[in-house]
Amino acid sequence: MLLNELLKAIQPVQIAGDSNIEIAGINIDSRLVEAGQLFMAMRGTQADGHAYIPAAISKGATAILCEDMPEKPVEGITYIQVKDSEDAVGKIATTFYGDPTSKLELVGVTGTNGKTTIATLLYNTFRYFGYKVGLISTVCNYIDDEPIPTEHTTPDPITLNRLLGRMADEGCKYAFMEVSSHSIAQKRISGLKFAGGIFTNLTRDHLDYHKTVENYLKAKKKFFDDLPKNAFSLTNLDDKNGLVMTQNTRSKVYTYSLRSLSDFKGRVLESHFEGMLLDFNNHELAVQFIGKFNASNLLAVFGAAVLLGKKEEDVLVALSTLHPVAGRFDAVRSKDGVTAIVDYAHTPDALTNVLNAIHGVLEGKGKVITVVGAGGNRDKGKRPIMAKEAAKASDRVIITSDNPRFEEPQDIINDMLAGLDAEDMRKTLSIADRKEAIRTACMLAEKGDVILIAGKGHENYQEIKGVKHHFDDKEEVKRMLND
Ligand SMILES: CC(=O)N[C@H]1[C@@H](OP(=O)(O)OP(=O)(O)OC[C@H]2O[C@@H](n3ccc(=O)[nH]c3=O)[C@H](O)[C@@H]2O)O[C@H](CO)[C@@H](O)[C@@H]1O[C@H](C)C(=O)N[C@@H](C)C(=O)N[C@H](CCC(=O)O)C(=O)O
Ligand SMILES: Nc1ncnc2c1ncn2[C@@H]1O[C@H](COP(=O)(O)OP(=O)(O)OP(=O)(O)O)[C@@H](O)[C@H]1O
Ligand SMILES: N[C@H](CCC[C@H](N)C(=O)O)C(=O)O
Ligand SMILES: [Mg+2]
Repeated sequence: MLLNELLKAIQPVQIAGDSNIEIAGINIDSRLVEAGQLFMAMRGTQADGHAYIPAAISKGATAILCEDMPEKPVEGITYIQVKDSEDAVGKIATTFYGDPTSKLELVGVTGTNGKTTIATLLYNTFRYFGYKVGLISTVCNYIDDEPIPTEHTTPDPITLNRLLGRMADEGCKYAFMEVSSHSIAQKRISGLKFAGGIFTNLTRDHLDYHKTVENYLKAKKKFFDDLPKNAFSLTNLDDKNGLVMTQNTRSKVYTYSLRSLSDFKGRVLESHFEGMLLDFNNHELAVQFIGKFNASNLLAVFGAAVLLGKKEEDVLVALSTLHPVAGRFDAVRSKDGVTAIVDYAHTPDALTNVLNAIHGVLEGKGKVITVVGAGGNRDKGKRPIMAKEAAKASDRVIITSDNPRFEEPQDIINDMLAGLDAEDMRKTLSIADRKEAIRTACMLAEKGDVILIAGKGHENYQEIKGVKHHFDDKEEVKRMLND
């Protein structure tokens, strides 16, 4: 593509050199640059991309986008100065990959919990209707039925637009994506045209990055502030920030709720370990999901599908065919009557919700044994609260290791234990080895009990000092329960 064509997407402060050149590719990482590419320098949390401009040129970059012009420009290289690299990168990336979001309907889901569930269920619903669909999510990305592994919830702007470009080229009519707070703050989604946005809820997470709940809220809200007039916003009235999210949006606002009058109104009629009986806008439906929070997730899926033009009755039939998402309330049953639930709850709120859902079904007829840890190099403040929430709603708690990353597992465990009082401690064990922790829970469990293994859900690794070792909660508990 001609550089001139790409530059139509942005308003550069100045251009030095020839802009009538062919660009073979675009990159934000000097290590990946190939000959004839445009390298875009971004300021990050660890490094400043400007420092890598010489490296990018030596690898063959012929054009450079930057906020600060270099003191000694290299002969024959075109420099484009912009005010805001983060904003420019998204816009250039989406132009380079053929403006995919003008060819398909893109819906973004944001909020602390429920993004993967809602985005995945929307993807499954629209595939059930017979469309080709794309999915961008924490667990895996999909271009219709082709899985593409991912490391992120919302990928970097180049990867994101390349994926969306492939979706549009391969005939996807819809794409559903998770929009993480990091991606909004870092403008990974700049330049994308959303047909709709969904808000789930806001509770504490990621304060290592955003520092305050206020900043975290602002990041989420910006997604709705930036939605265009012809898009819809679908917000959760049951969350205290539901209407805050949409107060400055130009998009058309719709609401969903399990409690109050709203455009999409739901109720849980019955709940058991096999599923729930729900009422959505005065239609009854049986689903294979457990927990009020999942009723809320399904209601968001219902609302979004209707807002995308589907008939309520058809959507309800589709919802009744859906299965839980991998690692989200994923149940394993032993022949001796013990139920283990593998769940991705890695925030205090998610943990409380999952435990409430378990108690809602157990009705006091069995004990709850919770195995939980917290990730290293992430929000430290949530650790003691997670331990406390686990202790409040469990008969036994085993505090263990999650992904320690570059921290010492025992330090993370100690941060968690600091949230417990003497009474909590009497029912708590700490076992740093996650396999041993799960084994102990299985040994403690008796007929009718439920073991909750929280925090890692679908993850099939444990990340220790930069290395991912194979580890899969579901695999472990399945083997131990059936030994
Ligand atoms: C803290 C954070 O979000 N970091 C993300 C951010 O990187 P950064 O800004 O810190 O990058 P940096 O290392 O400072 O480098 C700055 C620039 O120099 C460039 N560089 C760097 C080195 C070099 O040799 N050459 C070079 O060109 C880098 O490519 C980059 O463009 O931008 C990168 C590109 O988009 C991301 O890959 C990276 O994600 C890191 C790996 C990460 O762990 N992110 C997590 C926290 C994250 O984003 N999580 C969210 C939410 C999770 C959830 O709750 O679901 C997600 O959406 O996944
Ligand atoms: N609507 C909800 N409200 C509260 N908790 C929820 C909700 N939906 C799911 N959860 C809990 O949060 C966990 C994560 O769910 P999910 O993966 O859908 O969230 P997410 O927003 O994608 O998370 P991430 O930030 O890691 O991408 C689930 O395993 C469940 O415990
Ligand atoms: N995407 C989230 C998931 C956390 C999952 C938990 N297992 C952990 O490693 O902390 C994050 O990166 O904060
Ligand atoms: Mg997710």
